[in-house]
Amino acid sequence: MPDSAGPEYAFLKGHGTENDFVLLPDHDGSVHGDLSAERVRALCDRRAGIGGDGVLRVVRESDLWFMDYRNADGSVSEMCGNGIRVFARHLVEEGLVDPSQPIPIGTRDGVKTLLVDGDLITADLGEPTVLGESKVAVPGHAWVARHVDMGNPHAVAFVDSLDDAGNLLAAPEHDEATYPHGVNVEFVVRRGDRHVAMRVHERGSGETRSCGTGAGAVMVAAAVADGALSSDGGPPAEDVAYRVDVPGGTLTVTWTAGNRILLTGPAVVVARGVTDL
Ligand SMILES: N[C@@H](CCC[C@H](N)C(=O)O)C(=O)O
Repeated sequence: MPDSAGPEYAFLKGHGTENDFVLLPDHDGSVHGDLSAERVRALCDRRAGIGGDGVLRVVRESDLWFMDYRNADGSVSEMCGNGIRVFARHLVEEGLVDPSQPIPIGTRDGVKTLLVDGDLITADLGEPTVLGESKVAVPGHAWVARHVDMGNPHAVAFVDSLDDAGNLLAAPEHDEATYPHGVNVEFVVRRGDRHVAMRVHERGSGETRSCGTGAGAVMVAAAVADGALSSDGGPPAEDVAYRVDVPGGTLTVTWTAGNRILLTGPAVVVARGVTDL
């Protein structure tokens, strides 16, 4: 234990396809209610802290669990598709929810419903919004990218090679007018029929090994390009599923005829402890 006079807090560490998070149980909001950007950055620091792409504060609000999500730089986002699946795994392991039933979890993008099936957890990310195109660029390369809103903003660029995105240390250039609050940028290649692979630069976290809402946005952009929409431009006439490979594993994204995006993949908690960070 650190030799510190400061208070100590329980934490957990988990990931979904290696998109990793520090979880902070704070059921009544009394422990971390003042969670500052500085503390989030300290917790997510991979050398001086616990390390993570983001923080999930676990709060009970009225009759609902609420995921208070923060990016590694301390900024707030509306939603996190992998984070909410890890959040559900934590609730199940602590006996706080019944895994045989749909699990509702509140987010800044409304209530999402999770289903647990053994190692796999599916998050209903809700309805996608397919918008226009604008340019994204990294040093030496520029592409037209599709704007897909998954509750949070995404720009999806189809590229010849995932290597063309470079080291992704810096945020790709993007259209500030289209994305006034920043954007998550996905780079995609085709791997086969209804099978793609992606890399991502996440707003507020840098390059991550996976992004659940990003996988959803990529699937939507690919399905639109593949002509999977119904003839009136609405959702697919029947459910369509894509395999989305990410550096940290594989996700399955289904666009239902009811216009819902379902994100399925593994989600695990790998450590529990206390910290004075
Ligand atoms: N990793 C997440 C997305 C986290 C939020 C994102 N960086 C943003 O700022 O919108 C996911 O799995 O969806």
